[in-house]
Amino acid sequence: METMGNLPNMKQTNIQEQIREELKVKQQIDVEAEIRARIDFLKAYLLHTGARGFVLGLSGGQDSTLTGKLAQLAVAERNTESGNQDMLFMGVRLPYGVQMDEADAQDAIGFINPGRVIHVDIKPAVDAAVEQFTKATGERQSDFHRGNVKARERMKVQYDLAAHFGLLVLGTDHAAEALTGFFTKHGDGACDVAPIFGLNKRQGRLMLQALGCPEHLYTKKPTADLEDLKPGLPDEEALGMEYEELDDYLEGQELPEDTQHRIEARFAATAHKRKGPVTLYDDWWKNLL
Ligand SMILES: Nc1ncnc2c1ncn2[C@@H]1O[C@H](COP(=O)(O)OP(=O)(O)OC[C@H]2O[C@@H]([n+]3cccc(C(=O)O)c3)[C@H](O)[C@@H]2O)[C@@H](O)[C@H]1O
Ligand SMILES: Nc1ncnc2c1ncn2[C@@H]1O[C@H](COP(=O)(O)OP(=O)(O)OP(=O)(O)O)[C@@H](O)[C@H]1O
Ligand SMILES: [Mg+2]
Repeated sequence: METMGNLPNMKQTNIQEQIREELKVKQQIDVEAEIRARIDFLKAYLLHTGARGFVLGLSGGQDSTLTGKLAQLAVAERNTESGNQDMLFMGVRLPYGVQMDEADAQDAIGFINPGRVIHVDIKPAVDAAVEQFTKATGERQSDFHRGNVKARERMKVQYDLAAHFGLLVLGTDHAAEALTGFFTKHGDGACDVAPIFGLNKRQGRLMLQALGCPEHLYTKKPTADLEDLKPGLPDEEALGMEYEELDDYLEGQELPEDTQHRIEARFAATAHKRKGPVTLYDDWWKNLL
């Protein structure tokens, strides 16, 4: 997400409370009310814009399964209310070649039941970009950086579909990822609407459970799955942090001091990812930890 507000004078104030305020996390959620509020928001915004619906990459992971389900429910309710079928939720499969947990992605599609499913293999486009990079620079991009190429290619495909079909691009940014800046800038971080913003990981799980999602889709280990050499690398391993502790932090619980500091240092280091491009008129960067 690139639109979050500022954190002035973070050094002088309660950092955890300011972060929770910026990321809009509730200590506890009323699961049914949260589902209803987010569906209603999607319906209202759709009507406001005049767009024909939404598009989202479906990976088979927790976040896109929840976001996709909310979107499909919103669109289906709109179609029932208007009496015609002019609104669409389009789910997109975007594997890099063959995805190791393709079965989960298919289960997610079965659960969400999108109005339309498109399948685009991003491998040819990513490989072509990587090859041209080497040709131009004489250097080889790291596996880690190629991971970000994949995330940005997925963003591009979703924006192409949105433009062609008159849709809005959904994103899966939520508080636990925003807290750590654990997303690719202008990749999965780029979207038009972020329906699960403000939720932590366990709140998202509770919502999927209430929506009747197959259990294995919300109990599986979250993975960005971007690196060729480490397929399915768990986020927690890549981050060196547990979602349980990130979720606790976001709910306002006290953590061991060193954990708290590590989280806050990461939040500060990734501030640029939660904002628009820095300009002469910005000074948020001067107040960081
Ligand atoms: N201080 C600063 N002010 C303004 N801009 C700054 C900056 N520092 C770097 N930058 C810019 O930001 C770029 C680095 O950001 P970025 O390209 O995002 O790259 P980076 O943050 O290095 O990597 C993305 C991370 O997100 C993870 N990820 C990605 C996608 C999905 C998921 C998932 O959970 O599924 C996780 C991925 O595993 C990796 O750890 C730099 O190359 C530079 O252009
Ligand atoms: N293979 C893929 N196919 C389609 N979309 C993808 C794929 N990989 C990532 N995405 C998109 O990028 C987003 C970011 O990935 P991320 O891993 O954070 O979410 P997730 O896979 O839905 O859930 P989890 O964090 O639990 O793995 C996804 O929500 C999805 O929209
Ligand atoms: Mg994932």
